Amino acid sequence: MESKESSLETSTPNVSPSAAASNAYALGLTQFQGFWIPSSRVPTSSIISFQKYFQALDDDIIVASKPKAGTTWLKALVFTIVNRHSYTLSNIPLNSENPNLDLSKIPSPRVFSTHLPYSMLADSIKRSNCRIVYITRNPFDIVVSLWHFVRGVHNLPDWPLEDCFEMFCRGEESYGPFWDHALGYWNMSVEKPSNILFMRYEELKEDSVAQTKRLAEFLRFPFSLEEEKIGVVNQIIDFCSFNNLKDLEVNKTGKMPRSIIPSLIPSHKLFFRSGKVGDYINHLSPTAVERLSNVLKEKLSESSLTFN
Ligand SMILES: Nc1ncnc2c1ncn2[C@@H]1O[C@H](COP(=O)(O)OS(=O)(=O)O)[C@@H](OP(=O)(O)O)[C@H]1O
Repeated sequence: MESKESSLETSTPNVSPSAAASNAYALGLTQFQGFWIPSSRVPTSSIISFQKYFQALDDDIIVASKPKAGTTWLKALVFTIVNRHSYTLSNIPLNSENPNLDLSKIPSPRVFSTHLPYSMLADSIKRSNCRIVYITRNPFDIVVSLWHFVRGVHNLPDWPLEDCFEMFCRGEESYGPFWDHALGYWNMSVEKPSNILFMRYEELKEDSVAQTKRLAEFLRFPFSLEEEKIGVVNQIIDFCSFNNLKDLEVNKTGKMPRSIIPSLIPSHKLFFRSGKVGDYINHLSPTAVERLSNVLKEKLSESSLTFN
């Protein structure tokens, strides 16, 4: 499990644009258990330890996602919904710091976040009654968001979008392939709907109220009629909105608490770019869109999961 950290850091600080362009290894990704994992951020040994030793509790909550699918947004919503009786929106820790992730100090229910695919989660999570919320997003916006992020984190202003796009289509991207990541959680959400909620960035944008209420109910923290009447749902939505989070002082000036590559400590700013649905239209050609659509059609052909 990882906290709100960059998952795209490389173990080669001076990676050149051409090297980054050529393959996933140049971006510090390692193929492990069928996925491309950022080995510098999440060494495979720590994944094995997590799989073996992590003890899930029945009331644990796990926010799961592929990078750039809406992790920051969903984490803020889940934390705020679950802790709304402990804090007010003016003193909630999200205003100033990352929540304390020391396992022994996290109050119940513990809220974790991970980019790991379902197949890599600890067995204790799969056996427990804990809740997993997965968020996904249309892959066209994900690839554009990812490209901006990698360029920012690695200081690669000239890295061509085409190279990032090609890697994405081959499945060679952080925690990719995208389709296998989404399918793992999708299939489990169909099999165990009371334990795994499958959410979409676009639906959360389109109908924030209905989706936030759905999320709160799933987490077993439903809004009371009184709360709905006095506008708590909208207050939480507004607090967690792109515009509000982006403008918090901690997100304008803050940096990740740690990085194993000191020169590449990402600032919080990088997690807030445009926050829009469909921005890919400004970056991807119709041919590229068709290409990725065809890849998805093929990879998801056996499943009921679709992306527009
Ligand atoms: N509150 C809120 N509401 C809506 N959208 C938001 C929000 N916070 C972040 N964002 C946008 O989400 C994109 C970053 O994705 P992630 O948070 O999954 O990134 S990461 O996994 O934490 O690296 C990235 O998307 P793009 O703007 O398309 O690049 C962010 O701008």
